Amino acid sequence: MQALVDAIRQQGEILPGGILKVDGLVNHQLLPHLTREMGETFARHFAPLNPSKIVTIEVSGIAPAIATAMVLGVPMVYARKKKPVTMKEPAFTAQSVSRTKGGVVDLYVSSEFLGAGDRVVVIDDFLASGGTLRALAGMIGVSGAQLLGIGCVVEKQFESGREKLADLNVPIHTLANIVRMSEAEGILVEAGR
Ligand SMILES: O=P(O)(O)OC[C@H]1O[C@H](OP(=O)(O)OP(=O)(O)O)[C@H](O)[C@@H]1O
Ligand SMILES: O=c1[nH]c(=O)c2nc[nH]c2[nH]1
Repeated sequence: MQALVDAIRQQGEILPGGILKVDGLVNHQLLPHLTREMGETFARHFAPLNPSKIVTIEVSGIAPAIATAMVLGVPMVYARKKKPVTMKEPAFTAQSVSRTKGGVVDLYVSSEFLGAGDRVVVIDDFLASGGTLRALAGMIGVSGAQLLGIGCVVEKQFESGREKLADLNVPIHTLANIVRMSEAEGILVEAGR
């Protein structure tokens, strides 16, 4: 997605620990035209799989996920990181590591909104180590839903998440790919894959 690649080139910043800051377009401020195009692009890519539901993780996955769900006309469910009193049991749960806040986070999705018969495409903001998507894929598997594919706005190729998720045997589509980044070289970003 060329507009996203251009925006990352303009606004992306390298932070310690291999973190790419794109708060101006993905993780804090959202740009409606860019978010809409993300949704349209994911929807075009995954529509042939005929998903019945989009699943993501709060908080930064929500915007691209709802943009995709709106084009496809299907519900969007987001895993919560703290279980609210409103959540109906049983809930599926797993743990992942937050890359931007540190520490282990719990993920919860109620069986009220995910289960056998659901055909799921997962949309998230970042594919880095793949740990978070692995945790979510595990919950989807336990629920009895079928995972059809994974879409991420930004892939950090140098963290090899795509390879680590290969055993899930689902297509992974990303919109921008950070091949590598360093203070010396800057951010080498190309179209997603
Ligand atoms: O592939 P991984 O190494 O697991 O990294 C990707 C995950 O890291 C971020 O979550 P984080 O908890 O940092 O942030 P958020 O609250 O902005 O969604 C991001 O939203 C992905 O879910
Ligand atoms: O804002 C972010 N920048 C990153 O580099 C990253 N990696 C995983 N999750 C991330 N979130």
